[in-house]
Amino acid sequence: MRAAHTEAQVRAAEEALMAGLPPGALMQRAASGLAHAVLALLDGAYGRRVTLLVGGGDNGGDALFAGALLARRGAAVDAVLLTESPHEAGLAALRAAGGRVRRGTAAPRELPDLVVDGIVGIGGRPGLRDDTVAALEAHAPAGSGVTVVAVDVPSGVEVDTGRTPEDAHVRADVTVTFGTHKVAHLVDPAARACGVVQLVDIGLAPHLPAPAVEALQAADVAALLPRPTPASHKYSRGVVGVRAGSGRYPGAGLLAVAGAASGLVGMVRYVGDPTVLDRVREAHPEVVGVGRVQAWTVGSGGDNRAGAALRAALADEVPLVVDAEALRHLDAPVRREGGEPVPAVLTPHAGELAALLDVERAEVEADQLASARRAAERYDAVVLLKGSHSVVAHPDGRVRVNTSSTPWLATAGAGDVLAGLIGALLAGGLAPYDAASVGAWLHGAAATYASQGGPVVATQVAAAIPEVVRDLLT
Ligand SMILES: NC(=O)C1=CN([C@@H]2O[C@H](COP(=O)(O)OP(=O)(O)OC[C@H]3O[C@@H](n4cnc5c(N)ncnc54)[C@H](O)[C@@H]3O)[C@@H](O)[C@H]2O)[C@@H](O)CC1
Ligand SMILES: [K+]
Repeated sequence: MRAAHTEAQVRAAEEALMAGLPPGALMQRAASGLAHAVLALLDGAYGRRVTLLVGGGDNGGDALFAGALLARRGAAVDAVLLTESPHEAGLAALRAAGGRVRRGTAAPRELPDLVVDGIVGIGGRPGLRDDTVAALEAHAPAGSGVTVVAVDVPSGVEVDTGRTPEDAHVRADVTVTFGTHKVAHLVDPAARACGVVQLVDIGLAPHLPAPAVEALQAADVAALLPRPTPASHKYSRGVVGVRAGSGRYPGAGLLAVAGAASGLVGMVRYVGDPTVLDRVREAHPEVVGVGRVQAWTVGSGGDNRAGAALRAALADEVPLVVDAEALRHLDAPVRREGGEPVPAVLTPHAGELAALLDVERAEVEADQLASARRAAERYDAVVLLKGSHSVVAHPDGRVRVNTSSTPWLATAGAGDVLAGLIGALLAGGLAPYDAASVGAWLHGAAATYASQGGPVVATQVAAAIPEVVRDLLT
């Protein structure tokens, strides 16, 4: 499991760890990890040019000590001070190692190979001062190819929320973080500013509490997957029902069925538009009609009958996935007619979540973590906000973020496949929170697998799910 913690959690853990260590030991661990990451990126030190952008806190201290190490290895290291009070010991170390120090935002005669963003870390407020933006543009102009390495977090993003309320923030190629991931490394839009995140172990783990946000890794997904035993039969493995597609969007019905029929449960039923049913039977001869199910997927590609489909599914009192058109007919909290709660996974994109919360879409996109949490609480359901890093929020406040995907997955019909897949995982016995996060992981991994770095369509994503599951289990 990849764990991400808040600033306060990190500071408390750091305090507990530091109590048993000599002063400055943690910063040395951080700086050494940072310097080694930079050496790997530069494939050596000798003759390489590195510029440090240095703010006034310990983040700048990390950069200065790492710069000293790089200078001792033979790199030409320049520190640009963006503060009146840089970390004193770090500055002395850099000077002693032969590093140069300057102030101001003047462009260098020659661009460096790599810029280290030691402007602010977890103590930073969102946004960057104008002089800082100017220094950044002078040393790593957009499109210049200068590698930008953020220390701990890209300066200017909001660490605990993943928001980037000010447009001014660092856009890193690599972020080297310490002790644990921070929320901003997982949650968009800040996560997009991090580039590749590398974690340096500084011994913090024993002191960390339960994470604020986590991200499933392959081994976690493998451990959660429902799988058959020699005693299994098609009914005991779970039966998932799909009420999706319409005369207007028949393809969505087919794709939701394709996601559900990826072999993770014993049987798939399709209930819905007769013209869609004929096409489902042709494409998936193993799919059957009306009968008992252990979970429903409702709404993908639905029309004005989605409300009736949702009520029918809720009446069965089995867990369900509420997608697309059916989201428009939800009451908060999710209940069957007559009042009993039904375990549910809602799978909105940002626009649909905005409608669920009566806010603007832009607000959801800017504050994905809080929006998903708010909807989960309001609807008393697991909410999966779809995006490049989908957010899965539990009504009790827990959050998982999915990082297995590829931008190529932003394609028509992908959401229908996901809804069907999560329905199957619910029918296979997973709790809604696990079904949603495992489904998001498999879906993203299937897209990555099918894409191989190139274009992909929803049908291929569904077809790749069994391959991904096989890889996980063998
Ligand atoms: N907490 C930990 O466990 C560890 C922390 N370390 C480093 O220490 C960092 C935290 O250091 P600090 O608490 O000193 O805080 P930071 O270095 O993150 O920033 C605080 C300083 O920046 C100023 N500042 C805040 N927002 C700003 C903005 N938008 N523009 C310009 N200046 C701004 C503040 O006035 C303050 O002087 C971590 O991110 C990490 O890099 C590491 O050395 C080792 C372990
Ligand atoms: K930084």
